[in-house]
Amino acid sequence: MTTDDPPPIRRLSEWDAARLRDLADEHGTPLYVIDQGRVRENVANLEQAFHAEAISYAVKANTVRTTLETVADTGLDAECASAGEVKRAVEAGFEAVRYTAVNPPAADLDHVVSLSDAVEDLDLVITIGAADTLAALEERGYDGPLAIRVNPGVGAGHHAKVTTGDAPKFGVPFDRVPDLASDVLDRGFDLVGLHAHAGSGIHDEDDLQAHRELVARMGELARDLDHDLDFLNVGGGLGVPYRPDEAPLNLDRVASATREAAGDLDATLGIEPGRYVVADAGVLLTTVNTVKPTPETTVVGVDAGMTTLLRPAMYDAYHEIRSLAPDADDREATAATVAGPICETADVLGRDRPLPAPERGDVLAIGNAGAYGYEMASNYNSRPRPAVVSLDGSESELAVERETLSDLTRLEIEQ
Ligand SMILES: Cc1ncc(COP(=O)(O)O)c(C=O)c1O
Ligand SMILES: N[C@@H](CCCC[NH3+])C(=O)O
Repeated sequence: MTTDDPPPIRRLSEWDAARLRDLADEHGTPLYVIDQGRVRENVANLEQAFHAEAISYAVKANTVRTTLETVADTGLDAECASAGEVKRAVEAGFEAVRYTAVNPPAADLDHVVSLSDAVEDLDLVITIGAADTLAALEERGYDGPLAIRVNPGVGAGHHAKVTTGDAPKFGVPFDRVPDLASDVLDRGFDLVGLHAHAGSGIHDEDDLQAHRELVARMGELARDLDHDLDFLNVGGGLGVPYRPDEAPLNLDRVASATREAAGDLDATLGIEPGRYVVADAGVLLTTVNTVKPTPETTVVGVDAGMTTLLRPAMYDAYHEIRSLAPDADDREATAATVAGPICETADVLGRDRPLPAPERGDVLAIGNAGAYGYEMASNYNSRPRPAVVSLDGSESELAVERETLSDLTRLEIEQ
């Protein structure tokens, strides 16, 4: 790395507190902020390390239109998991889209197949994860390129709930792939690739070992197949450090290990990271509503909760929390449990965090919120979803409006 290279990770402490406070004042909270400059830097870091590989952005990590446009402008392809994601990716300007069909609903297949006809020059590949999706595609007259998602029997990830490569739900069992490949070809489809994904949040040595194993198996499978492929995609999953004491991944090392494990290939090796592109480009701003000393801890009640950022409740995920109070440095550290406004015990964003003595009205920033943050927000407890602001250099603009109470009942039919 040279001194001009973008840093491998942006820490929460590096965000400009005064600017974030101003955004919270202007737009209210809870508020997601996503910095497009950092998204570009993350893409640049990936491209530098994986210089010989094809990189797709797994759009599920952040589908806010401005973010998609930023990534599309860098020239990456889009990896999509639903018709909605394909629609967003096409509208944002991605020219190459891979649709990874996971138990695809009929309506999704209808939509994606119709887009493949309707959008001129769309470079679309449909990746099937079950043999009978072939029949479903034939019924719809699809005759474009296909890839097979493989279940390689080896997975990794930050939590069992996001470990994918060994979950029967995903992909065609490894041993059945050669037969399915023959079937695909016999039926006249153009088989262009193989795909597998270990899981999300690959970060420690065990995860990396599993990733290498997956890549090695896939490399062998591709070589053994009696057919030339355009690509072998070995998935996303590159992790980022969520705790301040965690080191960032050494991307160069991961890239060369990936290349080495794949072995000699005629096909292009591909990866499809989501989290790595957007995680540290986003923060979530929230306001302190109540401060309640209890015998165990000080409970700091905030206006963001599991409906705003689900990851702590769903995966016990750690997100750094920082006070943006202007006088934070003068306040005494207090062990705080930051809890949201949802009627669920799991609605806690951080436990026993040493925060500068919180006060009602303080704005807190929650780090690494750019990936799977806004995307997983919900309306549970009839909470409107938050707004999203996009930053680019010194500019900022509202990217997604805050939902209102009226939005909550907008689709209901009066009886
Ligand atoms: C098929 C597939 N590709 C890519 C990704 C992106 O994963 P990550 O955001 O961890 O890079 C996922 C999510 O786990 C996925 O399911
Ligand atoms: N939503 C998960 C990542 C899973 C990605 C989808 N396969 C997370 O926040 O960590």
